[in-house]
Amino acid sequence: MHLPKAELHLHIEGTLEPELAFALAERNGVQLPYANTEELRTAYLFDDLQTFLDLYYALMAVLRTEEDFEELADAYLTRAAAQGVRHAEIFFDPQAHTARGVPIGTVVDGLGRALDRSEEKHGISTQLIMCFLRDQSAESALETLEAAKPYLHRISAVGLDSAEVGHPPVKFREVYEVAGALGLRKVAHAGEEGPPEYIREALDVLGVERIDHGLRCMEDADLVKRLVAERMPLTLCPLSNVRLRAVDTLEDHPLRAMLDAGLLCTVNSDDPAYFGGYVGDTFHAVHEALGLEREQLRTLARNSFEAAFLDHDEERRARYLAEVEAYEFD
Ligand SMILES: Nc1ncnc2[nH]cnc12
Ligand SMILES: [Zn+2]
Repeated sequence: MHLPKAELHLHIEGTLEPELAFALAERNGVQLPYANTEELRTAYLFDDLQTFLDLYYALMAVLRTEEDFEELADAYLTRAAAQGVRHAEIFFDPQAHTARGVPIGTVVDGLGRALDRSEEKHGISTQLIMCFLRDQSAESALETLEAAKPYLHRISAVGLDSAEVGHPPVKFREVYEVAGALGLRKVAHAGEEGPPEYIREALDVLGVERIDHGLRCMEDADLVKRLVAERMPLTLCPLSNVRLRAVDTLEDHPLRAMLDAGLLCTVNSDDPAYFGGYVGDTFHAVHEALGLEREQLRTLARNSFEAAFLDHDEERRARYLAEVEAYEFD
């Protein structure tokens, strides 16, 4: 669906399509434990977040050079442009690469090469969000932030991802304080598999400005009231929620109820190479499965630009919002 939109919840490593994974494996002399792309695709049946993460981290072995990261990001931007994305705030997981001996500079400079050309080549403005892996220690997150200091001109925000349950936001209080003092904005995954309490903690302890997922807020009426009152954006990922079994089917997804409750919902793709669709496909899927009206889709698109970190460029935000209003559904 070509409705103009911002994508605010997208892990660049989760855009690694099987074809590119095999091409990079060959180029870098990395042996993958699958015979071909079809065999790899059969592994894309997940029981939960952890079974997905195991494959997601394993496949990253093929990403080694700046060129690899550049190609990965350029392939995503090409697909995103074809689906109406006008602005993308892109997550990356530095610790998943430094742990394999790939320096953070290789990752950021490689992604940066594609991002620098994005506006001209794809018509998409971009930002980078550096995520800490919450199943690693707080010390490791602090070391990562320290290692990122030479690259902060390319990074707008910090995020928190990976295995959620058992790793509450409070574990990262200090690193978020330091990140804030460095002028970085703050988001965190919360309430994907973890309880509503993690959403409160992300707000109250980490001081985040958006909640990534936030799905489980619906179990806590007081929390919903607060999120509505604060106009706190939620970056929902409905196809991801189905594939990782947070909901049984897309028809069961609470997106419609969340919109009806007045929550500032956005719709995003999370890890599109693994979950069956990019963000335009996701808009189309929720339209079909939940019967969302066109005006509700327009609200989702409007919300995405409202929730984007475009405060330094309100003129651009206004331009994108005007494109949303002018869009004619076919
Ligand atoms: N959906 C997700 N939740 C947590 N961490 C992730 N890393 C990549 N995708 C993720
Ligand atoms: Zn995510």
